[in-house]
Amino acid sequence: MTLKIAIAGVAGRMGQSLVRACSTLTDCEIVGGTERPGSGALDQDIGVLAGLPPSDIKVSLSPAEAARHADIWIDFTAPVPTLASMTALDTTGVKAVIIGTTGFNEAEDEALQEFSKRFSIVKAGNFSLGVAMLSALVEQAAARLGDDWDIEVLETHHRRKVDAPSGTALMLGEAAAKGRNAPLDDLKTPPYDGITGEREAGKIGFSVRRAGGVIGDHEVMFGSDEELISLRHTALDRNVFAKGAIRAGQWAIQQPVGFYTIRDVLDL
Ligand SMILES: NC(=O)C1=CN([C@@H]2O[C@H](COP(=O)(O)OP(=O)(O)OC[C@H]3O[C@@H](n4cnc5c(N)ncnc54)[C@H](OP(=O)(O)O)[C@@H]3O)[C@@H](O)[C@H]2O)C=CC1
Ligand SMILES: O=C(O)C1=N[C@H](C(=O)O)C[C@H](O)C1
Repeated sequence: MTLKIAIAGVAGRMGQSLVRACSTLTDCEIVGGTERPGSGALDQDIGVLAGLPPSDIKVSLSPAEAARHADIWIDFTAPVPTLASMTALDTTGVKAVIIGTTGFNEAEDEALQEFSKRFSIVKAGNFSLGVAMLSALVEQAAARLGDDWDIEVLETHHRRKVDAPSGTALMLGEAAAKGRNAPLDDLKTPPYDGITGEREAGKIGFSVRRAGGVIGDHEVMFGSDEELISLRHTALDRNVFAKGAIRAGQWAIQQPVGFYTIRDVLDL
């Protein structure tokens, strides 16, 4: 079956990667895409915008119009437009929504949960297979190593990234917290700055760097008094996120409505 996909923020870095990734697959088709009011990409051909042959599909302002023929909606934009699109999709035939957007606050996350009564939703801070595997390994290491082992999550991204810590860093922090049978909110250290006092045992710390064009680099460090273990993932191409999101869409369309993670998709 050919999966019909509409893409929010189709002219963005991930939007463009998704269009190109889909063009290399035989079982998916882009049927629409949106951009925000005032965007220079509005009404442009989605294929041409991504450096591909014309597709006869124009970038639209309206999620409902872009999704008119879509089975799934893929969204890598920002929290406010992601939530606005989901409201607009209610009257369409869209069955599944794949959310790659990061930086949601608690209230926005709760609002997303509500939409899972209507759609099959997969939300992940990172859609790469490598990070899903890393997250499973981090959970296992955190569970096996006692809380005399400090856990630090380090991330580096390009200078245009607007949220911190990254969605992936938080996903890895959550995996570590799960390994320690506690919610991340209970274990997360405030950002280190000034006279912090000694590090508290059992806590999970985060360090953030922004430089140049780094696509995404994440490391989880486990440290005892006598040794260090580092588990690390480096994304070399945004295509890895795009392929993972499309794969999640192929999986999600076959699931009942509900809220799922990338580890559900990959059975990890
Ligand atoms: N989960 C994962 O695997 C990954 C997640 N991400 C996340 O995805 C998000 C987007 O990242 P990236 O592609 O690099 O960012 P970009 O800024 O390149 O892309 C976002 C696009 O969305 C557009 N947009 C903004 N508002 C609206 C709106 N109301 N309607 C339609 N489009 C809109 C932006 O337009 P404009 O530029 O004009 O504002 C832009 O074209 C971020 O939250 C990032 O952290 C990124 C990579 C992988
Ligand atoms: O903004 C990005 O670029 C990325 N965002 C995601 C995140 O917040 O973790 C995933 C990836 O690392 C790239």
